[in-house]
Amino acid sequence: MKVVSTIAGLREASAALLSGQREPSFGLVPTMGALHSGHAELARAAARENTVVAASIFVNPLQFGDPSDLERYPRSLEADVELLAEAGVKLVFAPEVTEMYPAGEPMVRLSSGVLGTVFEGASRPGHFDGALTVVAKLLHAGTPALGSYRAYFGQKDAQQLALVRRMVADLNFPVQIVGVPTVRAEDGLALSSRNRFLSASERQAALVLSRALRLLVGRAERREPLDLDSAVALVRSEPLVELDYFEVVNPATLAPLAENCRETPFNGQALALIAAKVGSVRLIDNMPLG
Ligand SMILES: Nc1ncnc2c1ncn2[C@@H]1O[C@H](COP(=O)(O)OP(=O)(O)OP(=O)(O)O)[C@@H](O)[C@H]1O
Ligand SMILES: CC(C)(CO)[C@@H](O)C(=O)[O-]
Ligand code: BAL
Repeated sequence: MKVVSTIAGLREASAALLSGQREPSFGLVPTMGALHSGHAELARAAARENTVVAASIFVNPLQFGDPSDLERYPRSLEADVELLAEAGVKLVFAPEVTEMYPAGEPMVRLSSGVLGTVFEGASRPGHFDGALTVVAKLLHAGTPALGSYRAYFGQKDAQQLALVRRMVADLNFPVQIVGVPTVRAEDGLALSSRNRFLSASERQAALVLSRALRLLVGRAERREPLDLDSAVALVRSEPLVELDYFEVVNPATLAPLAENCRETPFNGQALALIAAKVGSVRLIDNMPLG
């Protein structure tokens, strides 16, 4: 395992790892560190499909609106490197903020458009502009001398995944985006680095999110009306959970399904999206329907 902290080092090390391979292919796994089994799954998926896998660990200030969220974001580089090595990653890029933003905040940055203003974007204004800007920088920084390569993102961050897909399509990045299914704890809670801030009772209460999503999955499988209102009521019945949004949307555009699709028997492809605050922690989750 090689750990580098500069863009030049990343390019040099990825070129060295790829050189001499008969059929080289490259996968990049962008992360913010504090890694868990969800990240390991992204890395394993990348290792199955590419001859060389690099992961980045960078807590990107540009995507944090709330300074206290940035300040308390967990950091655990040594353990992260170990987890990535076990998952088949050969190269870790862990830059300082000054390496990524040497001139301070970038003047020119990505705009995530209307898709970046709804759901997570409504609660975290500017978040997706900042996330897309750093993803674009990472994709450029990691670009090996190959025609194209792959980058891996979790389906847990469904809006981010949809936006990254739009970015590479709209701006002709030579990168194939791979979405990896959400890894969950045995009790159903989607793994997230921020889960560690939940108290025992908050963690228990947070299970209502995946339970409510599973309710919709069951109805969709049985081709019943989704009856989103009753699923919303289930979440609202949990006093420690403050619901932000719960919607059924088109997976690519995140446009909410028309009202009548929720009341007539479900017959299609959709994504149920949920976000809530549990104690001081904002949690998101989603499940595909149909
Ligand atoms: N449970 C999970 N299953 C699959 N992929 C995940 C999971 N959690 C995060 N990822 C993916 O890992 C990548 C890095 O995410 P990130 O480092 O922000 O971790 P995180 O656990 O989502 O942290 P947080 O949500 O608390 O910021 C993203 O593409 C994200 O979608
Ligand atoms: C994609 C990403 C690494 C960009 O900072 C981040 O938003 C994340 O961890 O999901
Ligand atoms: N996992 C998405 C990154 C963030 O919450 O800022």
